[in-house]
Amino acid sequence: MALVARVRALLLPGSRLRGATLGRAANGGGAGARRALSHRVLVEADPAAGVAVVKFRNPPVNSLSLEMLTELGICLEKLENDKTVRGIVLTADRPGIFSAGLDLTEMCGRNPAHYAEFWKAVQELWLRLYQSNMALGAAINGTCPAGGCLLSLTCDYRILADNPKYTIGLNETQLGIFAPFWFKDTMVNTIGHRATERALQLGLLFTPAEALQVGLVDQVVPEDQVQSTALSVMSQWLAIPDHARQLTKTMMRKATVDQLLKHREADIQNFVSFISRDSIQKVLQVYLQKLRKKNH
Ligand SMILES: CC/C=C\C/C=C\C/C=C\CCC/C=C/C(=O)SCCNC(=O)CCNC(=O)[C@H](O)C(C)(C)COP(=O)(O)OP(=O)(O)OC[C@H]1O[C@@H](n2cnc3c(N)ncnc32)[C@H](O)[C@@H]1OP(=O)(O)O
Repeated sequence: MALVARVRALLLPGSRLRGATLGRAANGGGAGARRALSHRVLVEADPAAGVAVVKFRNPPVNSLSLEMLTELGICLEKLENDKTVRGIVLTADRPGIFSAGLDLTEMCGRNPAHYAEFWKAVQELWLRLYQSNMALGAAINGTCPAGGCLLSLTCDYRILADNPKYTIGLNETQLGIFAPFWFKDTMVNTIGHRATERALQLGLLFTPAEALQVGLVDQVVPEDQVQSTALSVMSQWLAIPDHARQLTKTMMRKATVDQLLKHREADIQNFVSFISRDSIQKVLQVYLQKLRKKNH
């Protein structure tokens, strides 16, 4: 059975995320707040506010492995079908690393079928997030490179913790790979063409002050206020009638979404043939070894 089907089977039938029946929160949250978790994602829903906080918990670095992409996608699908939820805030369960981006071990030493399955899952999560009818906010409470940055860029707004260690950006070129067109388009839609061209060619990771200046994030706040600020900004977005906000969001994002929908299969084939090249496998392996060496 393909991994997506296996995780689905694991999560759906007896899952604590089943249906709209999330459990009541043991602590925290407003009256009636509910809490549910899958292995890698914790959901804290506050039906009174119409908001769910989705927390990544995929140690050690919240990398976007195939399992993580799949579980996150299923959680989002459930929340989208839950009539009590109108807005979602994405954050890391533990501060320090929002997400280290795509899981490099999924792109190294595997076979073409695996690369294709992985890339399809990356596309699916992006499509789900970028087209979401929900208001989406990112409470970025940790470092946020590459795929982690992409996740935050799919949101309607971004709040970043004021910690110089928490850099954010699409740093792919520093690894010897590059951001595909729809990563690029998502950034262009946020900070414009020239700033994106510079950021992507140089693989820039911006400090909070730089990210604010270039418009990559909307607010930089003290570390202990990231989630509360994201929730308070969410109430502004939810003050707008849903249908008006959703139609506007669709209008703004449709052309970008359509580009990927139109070239989806070719994009998978391009990814598979690019990532399978010996030279690319070599640079990724060297990068991974460097990361691992630090700890051994
Ligand atoms: C013509 C062709 C046409 C089209 C082509 C189509 C597509 C283009 C091709 C490819 C596109 C790919 C797009 C890629 C997107 C990505 O997201 S790539 C991932 C980029 N991420 C990074 O660069 C971050 C790397 N990690 C770090 O910098 C640090 O780990 C950290 C700052 C996030 C955290 O630092 P520390 O707290 O010090 O933790 P460690 O560094 O010690 O890490 C702990 C542990 O985790 C492993 N790890 C870290 N990051 C990843 C990761 N992304 N994936 C997998 N594993 C990761 C690290 O190796 C350590 O492992 P151990 O030592 O414990 O074994």
